[in-house]
Formats: sequence, C-alpha cells, structure tokens
Amino acid sequence: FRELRSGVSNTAAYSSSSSSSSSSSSPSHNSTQQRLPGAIIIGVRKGGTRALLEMLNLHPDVEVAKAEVHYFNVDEHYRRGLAWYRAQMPFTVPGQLTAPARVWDMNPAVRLLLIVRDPAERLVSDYTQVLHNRLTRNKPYQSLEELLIRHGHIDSGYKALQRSLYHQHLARWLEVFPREQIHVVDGDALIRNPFPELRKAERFLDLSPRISPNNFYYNTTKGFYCLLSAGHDKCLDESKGRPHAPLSAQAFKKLCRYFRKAQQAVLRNGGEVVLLVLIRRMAGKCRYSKQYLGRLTFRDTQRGNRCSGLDPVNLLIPAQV
Ligand SMILES: Nc1ncnc2c1ncn2[C@@H]1O[C@H](COP(=O)(O)OS(=O)(=O)O)[C@@H](OP(=O)(O)O)[C@H]1O
Repeated sequence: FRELRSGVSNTAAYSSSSSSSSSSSSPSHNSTQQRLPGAIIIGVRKGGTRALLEMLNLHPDVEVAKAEVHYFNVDEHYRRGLAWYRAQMPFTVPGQLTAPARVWDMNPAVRLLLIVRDPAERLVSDYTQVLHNRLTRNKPYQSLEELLIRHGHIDSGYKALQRSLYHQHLARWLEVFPREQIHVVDGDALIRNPFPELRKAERFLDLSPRISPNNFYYNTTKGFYCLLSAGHDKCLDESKGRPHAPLSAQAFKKLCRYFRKAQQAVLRNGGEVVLLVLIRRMAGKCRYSKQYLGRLTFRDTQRGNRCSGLDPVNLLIPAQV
C-alpha cells in the first residue's frame, strides 16, 4: 500500500506550508499549526482513495493534503525526515485531523483507513489509467489480456494483479498495527451510496456526525456522486470514472477464478475471515455482462468488470498474523 494523502484544503496555507519546509512544528498562520496526520488512507491506487479523501474533507474538523506526499514509500522523501513531512501538512487547529513500521514510528496511535473495491474492477481501472497515460503520450501499449494472461494462465507477476490482493497488503499493516486501528471502507458501497460509508468513517475517527446525505448528489452525466458543501459543488476529475478498457469474457472469468482461489487459499491456511460478511458464493459466476464485450476501442468500452461472489470487504487475515 502506498501512503496516500494527508493535508491541505486551503491554498494560502498550502503555499505557506511548502515554503517552511524544515521547521519542526511550523507554528503561526492565525494560531494554526502544521501537525503530523492523525489518520492516513492506505488503499491501493484506483481503490477510491481520492473519493474517500474528498468526502471526509466535507467534515469541518478534517483537513487534507492537496498533493500526495508519498513520504513513507519513497525513500528519498523518507530520508528528508518528519520535519519535511510535517511541512507538507495543512495548517490546523488542535483537535483537527490531518492524514507499517515507518508510520508506527511517526505515531503508533494513528488511525488507518483502508479502502478496497472489487479486485477485478480495480485491476481493470489500474490498467486503464496506465493505458490512458500511454495513449496521451503516444507511447506503445499492450492490451490488458497480453499483460494478464501468460501461456493461457493468469500471470501472477502482473503488478496490477498483485495490488488487488488486498489481504496481502492488510497482513503487512497488521504485523504492525492492531486491528482496531484499521477501518475498512467498502469502495463499491462508497460509489453506490457514499453517505453510510462516510458515517462509519466519522465514527471510527471519533468525529461528530457532520457529513449528511445533503452533501451528495448523483450526477447522471458522470455516473457518480458529486459533493456539495457551502453552496459549492465538486465532482472528482476526469481521471476518475473513465470508461474501462476491454477484456474478453474468457480472460475475465480466469481473473475471477484466480481471485477466488487466492481467497480460498488464505482460508485453507487457517486465515480468519474478518469484518462484516462471510465470503458469499465463492463459486459465483462472473457478472461480466455481454453488452460490454467485443468493444474494440478504448473510448467505446464500458464499466462493469466485477466478479460476483467476491466481496473485497471480506478481507482475510492470514494465519501468521
Ligand atoms: N464519487 C466518485 N466520483 C468519481 N469516482 C469515484 C467516486 N467514488 C468512488 N470513485 C472511484 O474512485 C476510483 C479512483 O480511485 P483512486 O482515487 O484511488 O484512484 S487514483 O489511483 O488516485 O487515481 C474511480 O475508479 P474508476 O471508475 O475505475 O476510474 C471511481 O470508480
């Protein structure tokens, strides 16, 4: 997992914070201070991290970083030390929240929000982002199928596939942090209906319930919820919710089977099913609708790469943890 975002909702504060790069606690700014984060989102890319961050930012007691800091996972940043990290944070008043072993060293009481979504859909989204970047730079690209299938089988070395094996990432965090410090957000539920997920996150963060259903409206053009706050509305940018790249039904079924087997292996090894629901219908059919198949161009493709019967929120804790 990468360290995601923490820090800044106000541009003035941000420019000021960037310039005070090495102060240890960066005082001032109308009695506000830059503080180390009290909570961090630890989801992998394309899991819905930006949506969760923006939605939590609706809360008056939450400040978030404008940019991804990548302090814990980029060695060059980590070497700059906590003073540098703190200097990337927003100015906050006491009591406000700003965003595995390195995080613990910074603050062993930090609360972690892990956002997960359907593993297959996230993988396709991950590939789609890379494809988009290559297309816009006129670089050559391989189809998802070429990257995903090797000699007729799923290539378990494909990075985008590995990022969707959430239980492996969670296990690393659980080696360091107690379970109670990690809250799992259902990224699919967040897309369908954000408010209930936000209410649960507020509770986990000990925030007063200030985010309401009125903070969200469904934007039919985007096909996603957008945010409403103090008369302003905000939709996530066009890098979220792109049409997904195509994948044949056959390859998609292989992918679903792969994820199911991975979950079953964790169970067989004595893993414990954590969280809300037991794994449902492990043998469920992939819900890859025919209407999405056979579309040839990137532009024409549709969403809907999901494995039914695979609930990413049913994370498994491997036995050794
Ligand atoms: N309200 C709302 N609006 C737009 N997008 C939403 C929203 N809620 C969740 N999502 C989903 O967030 C997915 C992108 O996840 P990330 O922010 O983690 O992606 S990134 O790696 O930081 O680019 C993105 O994935 P794709 O749809 O595959 O692009 C969205 O499905």
